Amino acid sequence: MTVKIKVENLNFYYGDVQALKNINIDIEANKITALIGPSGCGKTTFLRVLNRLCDLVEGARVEGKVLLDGQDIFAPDVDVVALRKRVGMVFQRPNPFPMSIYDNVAFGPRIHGIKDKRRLDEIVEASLRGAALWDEVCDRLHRSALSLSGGQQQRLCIARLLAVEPEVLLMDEPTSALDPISTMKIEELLQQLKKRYTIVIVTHNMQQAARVSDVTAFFLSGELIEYNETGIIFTRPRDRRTEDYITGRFG
Ligand SMILES: Nc1ncnc2c1ncn2[C@@H]1O[C@H](COP(=O)(O)OP(=O)(O)OP(=O)(O)O)[C@@H](O)[C@H]1O
Repeated sequence: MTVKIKVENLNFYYGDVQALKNINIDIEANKITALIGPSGCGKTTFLRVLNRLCDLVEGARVEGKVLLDGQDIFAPDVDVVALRKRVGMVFQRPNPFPMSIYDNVAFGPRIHGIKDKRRLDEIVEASLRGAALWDEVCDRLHRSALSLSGGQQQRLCIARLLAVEPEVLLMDEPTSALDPISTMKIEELLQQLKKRYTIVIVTHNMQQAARVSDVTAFFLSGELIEYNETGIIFTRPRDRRTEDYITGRFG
């Protein structure tokens, strides 16, 4: 097993409120790690620490270490823009830019200095193929991204991420705003994507965690109660609180 992200003694505070308490976890490369737990337990906060989106919250404070390929992401010399390119995020609601499908995907590469039209065309096609969207949009790349369905928009957001060649994909309930068929397409896509990327997904849907993930981490009140192979978490959890949560006794 290759550890992509190693989290050591991580504490996170919003002012006086401690949202994460002494978290230790190894996130494996080319696996899907699901974060589960009741509302307010710290899943989103944890996800946002991993690419330092949490830096944007005033009064927030982090202690401990997050090592990406062994390098501390909170070290003073870290380039946060470069970090967020390597560790990209997909949000709950699809958030395409109000521009064409093509320009959405070309946006990141252009910012990173790629101007050559042929190169951009290649990146746009490869990224849309990678997000399993190419066949549905290849004849209308210059139409507005907002003309796509919600599920297509979410795959476009994934294509937009892939275009900047990330290593880790963070997904915060990426299907919660989608219908069942779009959800199934994203879940199938995740199985393709994990061959190339490391994926961490927050989900409120136990069936989804059980279906898509390799490893599941259960959070409660800011603590990581248990993490293990998904099959074990859902059939033989070690902690009573995990069992109570996955069997729907609270949450
Ligand atoms: N910007 C903020 N300022 C202050 N407190 C916050 C902020 N964001 C989150 N919190 C608090 O931190 C704790 C963890 O919140 P977080 O959003 O990470 O939980 P979650 O498990 O993702 O919840 P949900 O499943 O409802 O999205 C909660 O107590 C929440 O109220």
